[in-house]
Amino acid sequence: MSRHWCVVPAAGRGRRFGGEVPKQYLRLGEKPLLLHTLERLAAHPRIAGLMLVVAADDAGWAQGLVEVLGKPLLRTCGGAERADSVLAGLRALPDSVGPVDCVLVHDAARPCVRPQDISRLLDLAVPAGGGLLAAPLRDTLKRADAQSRSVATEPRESRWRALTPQVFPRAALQAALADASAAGIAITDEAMAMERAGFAPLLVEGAEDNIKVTTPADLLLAEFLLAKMER
Ligand SMILES: Nc1ccn([C@@H]2O[C@H](COP(=O)(O)OP(=O)(O)OP(=O)(O)O)[C@@H](O)[C@H]2O)c(=O)n1
Ligand SMILES: C[C@](O)(CO)[C@H](O)COP(=O)(O)O
Repeated sequence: MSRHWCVVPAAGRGRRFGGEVPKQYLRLGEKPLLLHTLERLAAHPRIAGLMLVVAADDAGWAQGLVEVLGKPLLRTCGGAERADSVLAGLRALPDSVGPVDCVLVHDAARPCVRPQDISRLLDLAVPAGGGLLAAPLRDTLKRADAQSRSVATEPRESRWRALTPQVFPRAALQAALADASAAGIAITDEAMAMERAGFAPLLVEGAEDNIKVTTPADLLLAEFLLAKMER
């Protein structure tokens, strides 16, 4: 049963959330959102270690977490965009993580990820050369003009919402992200970089409650979902 390191991008500023404190440090119940995410990842038997990527000016966050998590926890500094932070995390992984070893990447802002989804992703995507958790689009999709008037309805068949974790071989993902960065391409998830590099990531359906906390409403929903899960 293969075990994998997980890069956790947590260097964002939470601009869409608003407020002074980056959302990953806001309390969700009795502990910070980020700690919920780290604990869920660390509890998974197939996660070997965590590479936490934080903003350069984070005041020593994550101190004292190692004993709490019971798994190796390394920390490095992120960059201006999420893709920069993921690339920094990949580069900072231990040398024991070889070039063809698959590495997970999971948003710190997704505290509700289900262990069974992580297991399914690893079981299905690692043998397939990499992939991602995703959820089929359930709503009608509109394309709007500059005046926010609907000009077309996009087909929703074969349209998915990308989630995380996403999992890819370390060297291939590092190269794909570095190439995209050098070309000035804005990369929003690891699969996009891999598609650009000619790969076809496997979509593995995941739970729709694996939400990304982006706005205050998401934080309330995440608190409700975690309370239900942790009962
Ligand atoms: N330069 C960045 C930007 C984002 N992230 C992380 O990537 C995840 C998903 O990003 P997002 O939800 O967009 O977080 P923010 O960038 O903080 O949000 P916003 O775009 O509203 O500022 C989060 O865990 C965030 O901390 C990161 O590590 N480095
Ligand atoms: C990686 C991701 O969570 C997949 O949906 C998403 O692309 C992150 O986007 P964000 O704007 O950085 O939150």
